[in-house]
Amino acid sequence: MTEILRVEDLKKSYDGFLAVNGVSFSVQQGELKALIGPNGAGKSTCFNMLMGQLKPTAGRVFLNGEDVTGQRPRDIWRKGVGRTFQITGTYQSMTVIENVQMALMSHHRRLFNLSARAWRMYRDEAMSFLDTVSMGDQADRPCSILAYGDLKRLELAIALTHRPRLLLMDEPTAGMAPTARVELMQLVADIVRDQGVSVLFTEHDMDVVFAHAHHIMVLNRGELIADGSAAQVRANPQVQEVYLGGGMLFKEADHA
Ligand SMILES: Nc1ncnc2c1ncn2[C@@H]1O[C@H](COP(=O)(O)OP(=O)(O)OP(=O)(O)O)[C@@H](O)[C@H]1O
Repeated sequence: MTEILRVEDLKKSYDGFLAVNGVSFSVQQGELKALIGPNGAGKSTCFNMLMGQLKPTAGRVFLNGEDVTGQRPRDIWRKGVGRTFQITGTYQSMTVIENVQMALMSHHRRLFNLSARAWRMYRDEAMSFLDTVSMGDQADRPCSILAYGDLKRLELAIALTHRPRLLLMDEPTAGMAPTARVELMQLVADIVRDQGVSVLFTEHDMDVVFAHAHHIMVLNRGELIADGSAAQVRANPQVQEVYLGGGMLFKEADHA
């Protein structure tokens, strides 16, 4: 297996408060890995350090074996790390396919060439990304009228245009209805399987996590208390303690 991401003893202190305290883990190629934990556990802080938005107080981040600790978000993005956010960042005044075409122009470094020829050039390529997320039939609809779940799928297509080797997804299903959540994560799982991309995601919905993640990490008060398969995490007494009363966390996810 090829290791895409390795994190060693990562720490982040906010005015002396250790929000992330000595976190180490790795993500392999083609792995769909979840980072879970109660509110304030340090998940966003971790993500922001991986993507370069925050500089770690200590520790190292390696991408494909290269030390990228403290590098700028744009440099990390260029090295093949994509990110989706809790709030979608599409251009509402444009159509679905135009949003993907804009992302492709940026990927091909032609953002300022908005000629009719450039738009035509990327239309077929954009359509193939829309097909990947089953949005081909909505290509010419304005984004402003899309359902929230469709916007999330579009955002995923946009992230894929950059052909990331690692995709960081911050609560990808936040704000979605339960059925739509499972559908979106099934789509992500299919993309991981078909394209060999690695995905690291944070998520509060345990059904989504236990149904789809290959491996699960649990963060509590800045420390990683578990990193393993669903069965290993489910059986971990410390994890059960954190999520109060054991059964609560896993009751609905026992089918996983
Ligand atoms: N800019 C900041 N300055 C000071 N403290 C911060 C800052 N950002 C986060 N924290 C604190 O660091 C801790 C970890 O926060 P973080 O947002 O990383 O947690 P989280 O696991 O992502 O939480 P949630 O699930 O609620 O999004 C929290 O106690 C939070 O209050």
